[in-house]
Amino acid sequence: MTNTFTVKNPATGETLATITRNSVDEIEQAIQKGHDAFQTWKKTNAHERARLLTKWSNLIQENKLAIAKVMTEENGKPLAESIGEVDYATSYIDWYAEEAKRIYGRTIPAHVDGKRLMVSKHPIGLVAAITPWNFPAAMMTRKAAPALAAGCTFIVKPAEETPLTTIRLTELAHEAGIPTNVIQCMNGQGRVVGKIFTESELVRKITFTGSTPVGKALIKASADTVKSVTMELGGHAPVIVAKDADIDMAVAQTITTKFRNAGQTCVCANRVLVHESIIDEFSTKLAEKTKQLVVGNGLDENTDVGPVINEGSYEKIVQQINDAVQKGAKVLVGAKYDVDQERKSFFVHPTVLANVTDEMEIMHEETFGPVAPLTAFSDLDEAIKIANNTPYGLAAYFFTNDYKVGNYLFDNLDYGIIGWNDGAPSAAHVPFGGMKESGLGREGGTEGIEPYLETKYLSIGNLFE
Ligand SMILES: NC(=O)c1ccc[n+]([C@@H]2O[C@H](COP(=O)([O-])OP(=O)(O)OC[C@H]3O[C@@H](n4cnc5c(N)ncnc54)[C@H](O)[C@@H]3O)[C@@H](O)[C@H]2O)c1
Ligand SMILES: N[C@@H](CC=O)C(=O)O
Repeated sequence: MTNTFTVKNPATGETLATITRNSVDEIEQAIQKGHDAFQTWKKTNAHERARLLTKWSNLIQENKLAIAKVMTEENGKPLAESIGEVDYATSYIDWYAEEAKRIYGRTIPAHVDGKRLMVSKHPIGLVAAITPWNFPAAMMTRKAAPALAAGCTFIVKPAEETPLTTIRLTELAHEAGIPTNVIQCMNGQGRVVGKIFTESELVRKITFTGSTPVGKALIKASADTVKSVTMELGGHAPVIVAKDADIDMAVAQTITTKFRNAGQTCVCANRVLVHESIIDEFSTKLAEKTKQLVVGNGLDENTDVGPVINEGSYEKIVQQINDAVQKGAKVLVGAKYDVDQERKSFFVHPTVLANVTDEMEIMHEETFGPVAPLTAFSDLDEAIKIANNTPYGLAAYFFTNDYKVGNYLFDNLDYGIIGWNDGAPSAAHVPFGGMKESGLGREGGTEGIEPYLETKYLSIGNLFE
């Protein structure tokens, strides 16, 4: 294996940078340094950690446009989305800078005289993070901010497709005054770095965002050292449009959740289930709006949808579209591709498929591309059954103005994140995470700092004579 890799612009094929993979020795040394730094960092007071995190956030904001440009170049997403992601990324730092000051313990009324029972929270230790290419800034800060706020030290390995954003965020953390061994970035192949992280006894927690198969492998590999794990994995989000829904709003929100980042979002709509009485109107309107989306280089101001990340991703999307069409789906818009095999750039035009049925692959596999498959349902229980018929349980959406229908859907959908008349439920101050094979644990909100804390219980006895 060569010890360098190139970072390419998926819109143009241009080489943006050549990065040296860290050697096994360097990664092991980074782990040792992170472990040593933990002995000091854990003793810093919460207000000092909050101050440093706030400074980091401010520095990122000062460099927002430059960071967003790098993100668009390495990931392909439209510049406006990259700017939005930088804001989203700093919102996690801001939130956890505050939460650092609210890591409370408690006292418990004793069951016998002369005892005092106390619970306190302590940082778990050195945390190793592995992050994906689709949100290179926010998926890093959603992990780093609560870890540092809790008093943990942190090493991140970004995806090889998009390391530049993460490297820059790490530099800015150091510029803000967070010690260099408290937050480190190591580059390398996932399999190689993952093995070193999981085998190390000094790493006390693995936090991963990425695909379900890799997440499962990391959970297994973490067992030998009984590490804490947080897993943010794949999704297969259903959208349910009830018969009473505001159709225009449902169409607009479906476009938001389906096509941002060219459909490469873990919470993207993957299956659009529409009541049979309104499916014709909904499909026509969705296809019309989808046709208006502009496909192109994310740095062009007019672009709504950029390239997909690489050839493997492109092939998977085309395969799902072809499989659906062969089995009887109708293309309402899209199924068009701009491909440059020489430069290795792959654009998939936003696609809407009608008459999609359960035997089609797209109904069972995460697409991670700009394809909206439409299926009709006749009653709510049928929609719930289709929606829950997947090993995934990350995000689900529904559209209804009937409070009884809404509450029934909320109660019966097996998903960790639910948007009711809302295609964009994510925020720093709410819990984000999935059920079933979409993950373990939550990030964001008050829940998101807990995985970085150990609970210690103290029983003081014989207080009275
Ligand atoms: N639930 C969430 O919060 C969330 C958020 C974003 C993305 N995702 C999921 O991530 C996937 C897309 O991202 P991806 O293609 O980068 O996923 P991926 O699993 O291929 O890669 C993610 C990261 O894991 C590393 N990796 C790859 N193989 C590894 C191994 N054997 N051991 C250790 N690390 C390894 C990669 O280098 C990368 O840094 C989708 O399934 C998507 O749904 C989930
Ligand atoms: N963009 C997602 C993360 C997964 O892709 C979010 O809403 O946080």
